[in-house]
Amino acid sequence: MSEPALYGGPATRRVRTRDLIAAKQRGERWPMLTSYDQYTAAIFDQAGIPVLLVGDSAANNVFGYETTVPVTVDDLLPLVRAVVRATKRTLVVGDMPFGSYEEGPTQALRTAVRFMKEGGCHAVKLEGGRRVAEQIAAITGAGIPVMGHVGFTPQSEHQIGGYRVQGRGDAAEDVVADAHAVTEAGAFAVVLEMVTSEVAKRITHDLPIPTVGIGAGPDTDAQVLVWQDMAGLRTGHAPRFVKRYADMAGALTEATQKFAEEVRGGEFPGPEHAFH
Ligand SMILES: Nc1nc(=O)c2c([nH]1)NC[C@@H]1CN(c3ccc(C(=O)N[C@@H](CCC(=O)O)C(=O)O)cc3)CN21
Ligand SMILES: CC(C)C(=O)C(=O)O
Ligand SMILES: [Mg+2]
Repeated sequence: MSEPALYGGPATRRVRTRDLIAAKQRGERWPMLTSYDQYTAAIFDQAGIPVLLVGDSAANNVFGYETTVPVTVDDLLPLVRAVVRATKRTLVVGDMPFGSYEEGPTQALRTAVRFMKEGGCHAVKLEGGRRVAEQIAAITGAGIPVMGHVGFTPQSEHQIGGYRVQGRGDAAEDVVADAHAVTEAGAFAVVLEMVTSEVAKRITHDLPIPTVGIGAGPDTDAQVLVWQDMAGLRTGHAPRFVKRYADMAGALTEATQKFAEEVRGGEFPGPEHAFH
């Protein structure tokens, strides 16, 4: 039997990590989005998004923090559970937050086990390359799939000194070494965030596992965006790598103003919305 297409086909079963590796071998690209709640998760699942990430970017996009640094495992686990419950075929990745794996392999494995047991997700993600290779090896060694994340790693933005493209000039070799390190440690895929298109293309060609780009150009195996960026729910200055596919902020503002107007004018509720 041939491998089922990742999307575009009937929803038969949940996507597994081996399906993503097989997709790379076929040259099939795939989309990934973040999700933090049941309604968006169900919509993305039914729209054929094969992988959803419950990102630590919930810090910014759910909880209203400036950075991803403050968000905790206890903050994220209820969101992970909601996304898992709402989906039938999407592979759900839980994003391990800052402070939950840096101490070493023991802490990293303990956190990953919580994501699997309490969150019910199907894989975890953590940031870093060579510096977290031992953590990735410990987690994958326990039977838990890991997605790596190299290039710009938002949890270290204070050390990096802002939102900066990684891998320019001599720094290319650092990003390449990090991508190889997470692969050798057993990761099933790797996010490449804000690296030059040239470096992302080279890594994608060299690695046997899928690369998931965000601000990494057109040549990665997959692309990920934060859903509120993709759908235009977040307004204001967006990173260069964002494309807005809808104006949800505009649509919601219009609906809200109409509701408020109808309440003020006594038009809502009408007789059909009342009980007698
Ligand atoms: N809504 C949202 N979207 C994201 O992509 C995202 C989050 N939140 N939270 C966690 C991290 C933070 N990320 C970010 C945030 C901002 C830029 C940004 O402003 N980039 C500028 C570059 C500015 C510069 O060069 O100094 C850009 O224009 O791309 C990039 C990545 C990516 N992640
Ligand atoms: C943007 C993706 C890769 C992420 O890590 C997040 O949303 O937390
Ligand atoms: Mg993240």
